[in-house]
Amino acid sequence: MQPRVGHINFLNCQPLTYSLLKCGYHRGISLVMGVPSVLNKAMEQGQLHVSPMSSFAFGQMSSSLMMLPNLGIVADGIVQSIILVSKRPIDALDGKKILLTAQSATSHCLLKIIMRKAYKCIPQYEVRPLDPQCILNEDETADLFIGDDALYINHNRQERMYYYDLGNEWKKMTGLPMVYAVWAATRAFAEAFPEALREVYSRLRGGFDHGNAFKKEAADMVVGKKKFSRQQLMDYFDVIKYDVHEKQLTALNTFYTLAHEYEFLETIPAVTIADIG
Ligand SMILES: C=C(O[C@@H]1C=C(C(=O)O)C=C[C@H]1O)C(=O)O
Repeated sequence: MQPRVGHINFLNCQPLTYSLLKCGYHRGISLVMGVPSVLNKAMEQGQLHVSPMSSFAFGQMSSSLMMLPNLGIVADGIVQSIILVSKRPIDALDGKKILLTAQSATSHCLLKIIMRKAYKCIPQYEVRPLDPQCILNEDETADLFIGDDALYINHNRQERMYYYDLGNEWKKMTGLPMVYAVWAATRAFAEAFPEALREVYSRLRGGFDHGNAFKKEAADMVVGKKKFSRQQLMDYFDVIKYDVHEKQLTALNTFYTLAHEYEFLETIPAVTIADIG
């Protein structure tokens, strides 16, 4: 049985992409590439056994999932790739329309929490596929992007627009890092195939460790193919972390607690971490 394993095809996972596609870490697993919202849905529908998931989506479905230990997409402050671009200052967005990228789940909830708690604003939100080449082109006041699109927008700022990095906003508000995504296995898979889960985990954790040790090579794989310089990629690879220890779990719990307080989550999710042995 080849486990079906999701993979986020954003630069935030490039060290793992490098290990999977160039160094043999994919052997024995069937990789399914996608943006976070698509992988979240595939996990919900049982089409994948293991996948990175938006932290928010994991929280919504936690009863049927197990979190893999010490694996997440994390930044302590500025993240560069969760960006709100706005025609007005962030504290002047009450009642205004904000378009949210359809690729995400965590950033939607994160923005709503920040608007409520830090800026006392309740904008109107609409989820849409967004094009980073034509920002703010309808009647909306602000757009929220994630991933490579957000990284592009962050490096190609236009005059007379306001830019907000939500990792920075979260850090100012809570003093904590932000856990954007975690890796999860379906409970059914974890219980029925513990050996296979162990093998997949060692590919993922080992793949990140290997990719982090070869960041230059991981960057070389995409230089010239994406609209970022080598230096921009190397800087970004230093910002994104993949370790989830006590501090990151506390930060995740703070995110879930606030999401529950503002009624974006029905309960504060109970997190079960898979025993990898
Ligand atoms: C830092 C990022 O983390 C991500 C944001 C996610 C979300 O908002 O749901 C999900 C997975 C990650 O790709 C990013 O995409 O820029």
